[in-house]
Amino acid sequence: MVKVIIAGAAGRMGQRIAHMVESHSGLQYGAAFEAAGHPEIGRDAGELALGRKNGVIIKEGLESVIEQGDVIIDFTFHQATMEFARIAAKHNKAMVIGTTGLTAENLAELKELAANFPCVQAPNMSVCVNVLFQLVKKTAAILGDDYDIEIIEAHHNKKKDAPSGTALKLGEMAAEGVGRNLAEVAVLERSGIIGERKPNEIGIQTIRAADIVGEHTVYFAGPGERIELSHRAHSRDHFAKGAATAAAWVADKDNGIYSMFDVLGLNDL
Ligand SMILES: NC(=O)C1=CN([C@@H]2O[C@H](COP(=O)(O)OP(=O)(O)OC[C@H]3O[C@@H](n4cnc5c(N)ncnc54)[C@H](O)[C@@H]3O)[C@@H](O)[C@H]2O)C=CC1
Ligand SMILES: O=C(O)C1=N[C@H](C(=O)O)C[C@H](O)C1
Repeated sequence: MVKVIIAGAAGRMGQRIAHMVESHSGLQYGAAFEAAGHPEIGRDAGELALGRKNGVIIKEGLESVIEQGDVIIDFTFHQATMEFARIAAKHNKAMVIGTTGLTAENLAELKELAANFPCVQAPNMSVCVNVLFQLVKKTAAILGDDYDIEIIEAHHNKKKDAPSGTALKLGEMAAEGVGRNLAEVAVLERSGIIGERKPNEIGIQTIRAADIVGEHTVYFAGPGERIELSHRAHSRDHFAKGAATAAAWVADKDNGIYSMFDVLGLNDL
């Protein structure tokens, strides 16, 4: 049985991950922790997330629970994620990182740290979104340079990072498909007299509203017609289920960074 430590156990994702860990036959909810000063510290994590006590008390900070589990599942905030990765590297504990908003510097440091622990890191853990990533790359490669690529994402009004990690990954997959570097062609905002759209731009636009769980659409627009590839999340459960699947998968892997393509066997689509 793989014991899981849930970071940010009182958060929107932390609570749904608790359900998916409890219902996974290979996983056990080992420990839970929150940020210093969080009001749920000291509460039974099962009572909070599952509607029944499970004896896992929410503690303060990762160091206080690090020996109580085999895999840390992290859906928190990018600066916190990096702290946890440094601790995981010191203790050789596996990690599943779903937190988005990691900077290029964060990702470079994470890659170095992961020489000391196995780590699945992905901006979206849903099966359908990972299939969509591959479809977008294929569609871009088939249609080529004659089609304008634009991405729109919509999320709830509590989300802190923009554009979403998923939208950026969709942009990277589309860019790969047409042989471009997203960092060179991404346009993340448009306002004023900006002139005509450059043919190689990949636009990514953001909506934040109410309780939208997560929606992404990629446009491939040519003269007189377009394809729209969309994913709409109906709940957070498919992200949480993916995180539980990744935790069971990564527990016995060699050190290094893995993606959800590795977990789901989607590398060769
Ligand atoms: N990869 C994926 O499939 C998905 C990724 N996400 C990402 O997960 C992250 C969290 O999203 P939500 O659950 O909606 O946010 P949230 O704000 O509801 O939960 C985050 C939790 O982390 C806790 N936290 C923050 N700093 C901490 C620290 N230093 N130590 C311990 N706990 C800490 C907060 O107190 C909070 O309870 C975001 O980056 C979001 O984009 C969200 C859904 C799916
Ligand atoms: O913050 C969220 O809620 C989500 N974040 C992820 C992202 O930034 O891509 C994934 C999902 O869309 C929900």
